[in-house]
Amino acid sequence: MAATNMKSIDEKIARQVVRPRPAESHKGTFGRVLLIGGNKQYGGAIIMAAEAAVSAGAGLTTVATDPVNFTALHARLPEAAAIDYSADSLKDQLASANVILCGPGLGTDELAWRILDLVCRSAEPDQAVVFDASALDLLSQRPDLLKEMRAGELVLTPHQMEWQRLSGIKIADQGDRANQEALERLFSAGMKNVILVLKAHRTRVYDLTGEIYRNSAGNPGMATGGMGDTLAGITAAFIGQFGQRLSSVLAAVYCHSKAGDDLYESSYLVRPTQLSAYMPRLMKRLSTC
Ligand SMILES: NC(=O)C1=CN([C@@H]2O[C@H](COP(=O)(O)OP(=O)(O)OC[C@H]3O[C@@H](n4cnc5c(N)ncnc54)[C@H](OP(=O)(O)O)[C@@H]3O)[C@@H](O)[C@H]2O)[C@@H](O)CC1
Ligand SMILES: Nc1ncnc2c1ncn2[C@@H]1O[C@H](COP(=O)(O)OP(=O)(O)O)[C@@H](O)[C@H]1O
Repeated sequence: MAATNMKSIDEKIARQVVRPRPAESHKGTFGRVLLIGGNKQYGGAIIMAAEAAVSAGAGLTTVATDPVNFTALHARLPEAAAIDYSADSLKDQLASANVILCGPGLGTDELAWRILDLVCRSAEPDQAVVFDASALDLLSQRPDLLKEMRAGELVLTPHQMEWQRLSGIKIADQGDRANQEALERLFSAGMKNVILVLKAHRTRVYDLTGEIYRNSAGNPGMATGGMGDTLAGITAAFIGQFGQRLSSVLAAVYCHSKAGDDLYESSYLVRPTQLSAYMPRLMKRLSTC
């Protein structure tokens, strides 16, 4: 195993990543993000992820979901386009996206398996893929799918139970050495652009170089269903506009928690949708001073 070195995920990293927008730009400059998920039961998960992606600056956002969610999505988020995730057109959308987020509210039925398989097989080296929630639960039954992927960057964002399912490490035993060894087992030696975001009170980020990063922000007001879907959307948006780089993921982790901390100062709890609505102001502040 590579040597480990703990670094803090803090405002300095976020400021380096969240820079003022270039004047000569257009929506295509800031990433084409495709979000896949939201079955009949969990439409809210993919809508929250999409709202976070739009609010965190994604240039173009498309949601592939169960058609039962279209009306709610359009009413809540007119900035996003919608397609049926069971339709053939998903292939075209997968081909044209820069960043693909797969999993929030996807479920684990036969259709979810088909979609996951398509995402794993079609991702290209110029694309980043973020796997969250249900996608991680499916991958815990077929981890071999990860080893075959050609995506330029792969980001996994499990909470501790999802990581237990994927890695086999019980929550109580999820120490840094065990986590890193599991990450190395899950991926081929040549796959360098793999990032594990292990969500918790103090989220930790691992990669295959052996570096470990610990978040310095976050609070219990954020312990609300949908908060992870929101982080996944912010992460996809940051990769889309700031590039396939570890620093984009670290900045997303920090900004998500920092937004939560700012809101928690005057509120007993933080709703994911409020956090998303606050993101543009936080990003403006980080980019200008
Ligand atoms: N509004 C919507 O549509 C929403 C839809 N959602 C969608 O639901 C789907 C299922 O996802 P899921 O996360 O709810 O279920 P699952 O993976 O079984 O995990 C829960 C289990 O893990 C345990 N646990 C232990 N440690 C933990 C930790 N640190 N963080 C979190 N959990 C921890 C926890 O333990 P316990 O509560 O018993 O302490 C419990 O046993 C998925 O597609 C998702 O996107 C959600 O996004 C919410 C909003
Ligand atoms: N007590 C806490 N302190 C700091 N951050 C928290 C706390 N509880 C939850 N969070 C953050 O909220 C998010 C929850 O993610 P997750 O459990 O996947 O939510 P969901 O599946 O409901 O979307 C993570 O980013 C986690 O770090």
